[in-house]
Amino acid sequence: MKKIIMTGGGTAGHVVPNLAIMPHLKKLGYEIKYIGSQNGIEREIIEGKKIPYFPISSGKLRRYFDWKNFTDPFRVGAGYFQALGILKREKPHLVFSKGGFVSVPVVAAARTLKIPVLAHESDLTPGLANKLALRFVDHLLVTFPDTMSKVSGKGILVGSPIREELFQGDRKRALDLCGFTEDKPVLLFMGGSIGSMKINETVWSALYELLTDYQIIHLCGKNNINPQYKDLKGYRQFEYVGEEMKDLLSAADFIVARAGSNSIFEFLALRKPHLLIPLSAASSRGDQIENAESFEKEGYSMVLREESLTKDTLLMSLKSLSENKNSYVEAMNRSSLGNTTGKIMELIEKYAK
Ligand SMILES: CC(=O)N[C@H]1[C@@H](OP(=O)(O)OP(=O)(O)OC[C@H]2O[C@@H](n3ccc(=O)[nH]c3=O)[C@H](O)[C@@H]2O)O[C@H](CO)[C@@H](O)[C@@H]1O
Repeated sequence: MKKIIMTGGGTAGHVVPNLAIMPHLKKLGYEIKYIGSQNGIEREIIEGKKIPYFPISSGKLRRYFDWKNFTDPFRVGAGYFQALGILKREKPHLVFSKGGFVSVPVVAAARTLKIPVLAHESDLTPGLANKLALRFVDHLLVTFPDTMSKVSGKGILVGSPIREELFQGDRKRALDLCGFTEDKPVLLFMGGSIGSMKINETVWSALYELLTDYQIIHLCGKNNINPQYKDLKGYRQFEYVGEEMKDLLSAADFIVARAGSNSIFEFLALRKPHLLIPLSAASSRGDQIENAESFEKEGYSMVLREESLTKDTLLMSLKSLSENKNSYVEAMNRSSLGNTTGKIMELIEKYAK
């Protein structure tokens, strides 16, 4: 039996693609184990799937000043030796990394032990973790064609792995879950896997206007539920959803979201008309802006910059999205970007030795 160790974490964007690949690995009889951080979102998600999970200590790759920047190198160092111990004991045929800060010591340890490593990058410009990991990996599988020139000849273009279950969503089940009816279209707000206070606050400020036209599902992130609107008819908040995601996406007639790579490829695959509000360059490396612009250029997405986000611009953009929804759906129908788990599985089979 072949064994694979997966890693990746920090936010769900660095974990969910691994979930998309797991059923295919299981079908081929792979034994799957996971290395992640002690407290990251990956622990809850992976342990919930009953996959053996090894926590290691990890730091955070910050681009800003924080006292922890001085202690984190020691934690990353400890993480490397812990990963080395786990990999020596487990002897996997391959390590598959989805990036995020916890993955760097894992791929470095795999390289020390000469275990083949494949990593996947979701964003147009690779994240810091995958940039650091590049020297340790056999190949970096990329999502966007434009990324190929940025990864030192190690890139293989595969696209975004999407969870198969998302294509089996049930609209009716979501309407029942939310206490909604068929009377009004459903609008889904999604501030990325950790939620977005900026989007949340704009939704709350426009809530009563929005509710005249829509029923609203709001994924607001951990600890962000607004108690004031808990029992409001036609409005349903969730912190983070697991299994229910497929049904909520199926029920959504329109989506307003951050531009995390996995999310936008899911909207594309499901042909959902959407408005993207990418995380601003002031609070990130600007990866979501690039993701969003590339989708806007293809005609798949409408984009509203965070700097211009107000109650009024949100309402105006939604009006325009609704009026032009057919042209967005037509552009998405022309896309040849399909599901990519098949391509990724071929590469895993080739390198798992
Ligand atoms: C703040 C931050 O660092 N964001 C980054 C993070 O975003 P983030 O973690 O938000 O990642 P994505 O939007 O790419 O993916 C989120 C995934 O979580 C799922 N989901 C979300 C909410 C929920 O309640 N349930 C659920 O299952 C979505 O369907 C999707 O599959 O990783 C992305 C991929 O590298 C980057 O593009 C983002 O810039």
